[in-house]
Amino acid sequence: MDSLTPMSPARALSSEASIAASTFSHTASLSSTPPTTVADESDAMDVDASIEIGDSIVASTKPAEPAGPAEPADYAVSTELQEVTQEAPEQRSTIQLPSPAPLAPTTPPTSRSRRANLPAPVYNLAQLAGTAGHGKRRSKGDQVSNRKRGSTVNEVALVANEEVKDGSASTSGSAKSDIHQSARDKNTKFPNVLKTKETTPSMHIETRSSRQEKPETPTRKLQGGSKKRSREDAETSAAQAKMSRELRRLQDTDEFRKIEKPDTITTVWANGKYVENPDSAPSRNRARVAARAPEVTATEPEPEPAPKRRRVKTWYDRGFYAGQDTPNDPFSGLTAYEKRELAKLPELARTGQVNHTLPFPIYNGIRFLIHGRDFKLPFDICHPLPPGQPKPDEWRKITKNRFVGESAAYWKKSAHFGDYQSKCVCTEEDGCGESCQNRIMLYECDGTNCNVGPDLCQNRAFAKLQERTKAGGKYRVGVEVIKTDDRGYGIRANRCFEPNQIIMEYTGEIITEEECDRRMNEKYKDNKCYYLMSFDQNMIIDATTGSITRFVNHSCSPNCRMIKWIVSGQPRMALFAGDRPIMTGEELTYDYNFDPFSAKNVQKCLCGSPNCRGVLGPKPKEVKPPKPAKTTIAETVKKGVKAGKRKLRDAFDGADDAPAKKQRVIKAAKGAAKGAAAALKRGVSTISAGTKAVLGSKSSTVRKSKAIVRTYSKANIPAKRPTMIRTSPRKPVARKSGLTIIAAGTGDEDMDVDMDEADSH
Ligand SMILES: C[S@@+](CC[C@H](N)C(=O)[O-])C[C@H]1O[C@@H](n2cnc3c(N)ncnc32)[C@H](O)[C@@H]1O
Repeated sequence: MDSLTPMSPARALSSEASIAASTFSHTASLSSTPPTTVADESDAMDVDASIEIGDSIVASTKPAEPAGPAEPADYAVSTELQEVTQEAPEQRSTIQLPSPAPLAPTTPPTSRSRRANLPAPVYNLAQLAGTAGHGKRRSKGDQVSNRKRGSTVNEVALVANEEVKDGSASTSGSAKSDIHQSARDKNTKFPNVLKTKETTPSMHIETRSSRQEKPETPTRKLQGGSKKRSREDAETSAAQAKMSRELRRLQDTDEFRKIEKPDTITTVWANGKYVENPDSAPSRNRARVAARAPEVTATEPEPEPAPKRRRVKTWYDRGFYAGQDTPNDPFSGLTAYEKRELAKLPELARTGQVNHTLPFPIYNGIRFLIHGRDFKLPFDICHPLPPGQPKPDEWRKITKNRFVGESAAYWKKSAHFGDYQSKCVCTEEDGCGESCQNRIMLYECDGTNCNVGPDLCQNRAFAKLQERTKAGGKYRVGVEVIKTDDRGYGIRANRCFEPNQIIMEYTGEIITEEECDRRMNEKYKDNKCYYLMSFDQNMIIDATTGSITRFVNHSCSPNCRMIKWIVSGQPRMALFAGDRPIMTGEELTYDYNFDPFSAKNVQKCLCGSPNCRGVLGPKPKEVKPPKPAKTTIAETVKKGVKAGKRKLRDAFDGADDAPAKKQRVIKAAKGAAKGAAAALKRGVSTISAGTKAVLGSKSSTVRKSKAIVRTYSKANIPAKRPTMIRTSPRKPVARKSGLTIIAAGTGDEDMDVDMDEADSH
């Protein structure tokens, strides 16, 4: 209590005046919501509440307030305040009033402030609710009377409330005097009530428990005691509130209180090492351990330490599900179709052997396999681009060749129409491998021309491609369009491909040369990219409307090849991987063998390969190695011709003196022989090429069955490597040039090229 400094009533009043002002203004602003302060609180609070509110009233009716008849209560209270202040001389003695004038107005004010008109903010909710007369209820519903002290206080409060609220002119001075006497008494008893009200400008009502004197703690000490409440104190309190949690935790420590203790030296340096300081008290931990440890007498024998058991590591030598019986009925719960499919699985066949391999996880694996399920292939096997890639506009896709205009009729009329026949003579062991005649001739095996059958035949690339892509999906298709930096769109692989594996078919509209010219001059005259490729029988595939393959760019070091095959008697063009595998993400390219038609159409090649030719142009003529088979046969033929000549010479030897007519015949015969030789030579050359194509350079036997020999005819050998065509729009008169482009190259060269390709398959 000594830390509490008596407060000057004037000061208290002025403080309270501000509190009351704020209270009033608050009340005014919340006029529709009566404050639930007094009657809501416990009995113990009623006393203080009444008192405080009484004080507030006092404070709010400072001498400046008018003493008009309309508000006699206010003024009366004010008068009583003077009495109160006069009746507390002991308090006044400690007060240094700078100016007592505001407390004792000499002239009543002429006008009343608006605030003064407001009723006192005191409500007894119990009274308002009409329950003030009710006693308290026990849990079982019995009414009990209020305790005496509480009821007394309530009565006082009620009287005060009623009088203040009514503002009746008949407010008896004695009643108020009682209240304030009571308040004064209370203030004397609990001087910190006023103090609290002074420094807490809010509606907070101090409870009894909070009013009790708290013990002097370092915190309170730090706060400077609750008595010295001033502006500085308030600021200090605010600072304290902001004090970090760590500091508050430390408040009870000696260090915080600045109580110094001598340092404890627990270890000392002796005999070259730190040892325990004999003078120091045992540490708290050690003391605790020592207290817990049972006293061991010297007589007791030390118990033998239990031998350490070595943990034996258990290794799994089977799968997690090893040892579990297979379900009695693996078909239970499956549909009829699933049961049928499951029954086909060899895993379920009873073998009579114990299976030591890791079993499927709880047999559901089989079901998953039957049903099929989504799964993600590893990054390097399948890696499609994320959605949202730029896509080419104006691309109409077709996946099968379509004859347009007269091309179909032209195709049927073609002399070679019935010539696409072949028959392989492979055995099951061969499986239509490298030596398959169909393969060498670039004919795909099918039910009509294969000697092996679909299960063992390996020469069915187009059929496999169709099977692969039929169900769709990014892995099966395996390619996607990309936007390159400098060459427009391109194609990349989003999976791996094996060497020589078929990747995709080049399809489009099959048009005649005339139609090609027309399109070039009219439809595509402003185009920069052309999708025209020489096809077959002087016809052209226009993939402007075509398959995705049309986006494959050119490279001078390509990783793919475009090859024409005969499939079921029809030529078809497809992109195949080159001699090395293609990895996921690689851009697919092939050598266009591009014919720009005129110098002004030459395009710069941007393939970036080290051996780039610099322009999109035709392949440079390859230096052909000598052809041993051809030479040998030619020599044979030459020998034959020489022998023929010799025979002729022999025949004519005896006729040196023959007439000139005969000599002319001989000369003619010589010329005929030469022509025949040339014809034979050509024939041999063709045969040799055909032979090589069919049997390869290793083979020396030529089967001369009728069908095969027919196949060997020049017409049946795939004529040319496909060539990308780029022609500038030109007048129809120049149409023949187009033909030149498509038919460019000699037959020999073409055959060599095809044979190269045949070698790679
Ligand atoms: C059949 S298209 C290929 C797809 C084309 N990039 C597109 O965006 O539609 C052929 C055209 O592609 C371009 N092109 C292809 N390969 C190229 C290369 N290596 N360098 C420059 N341009 C190339 C040329 O403009 C050529 O006329």
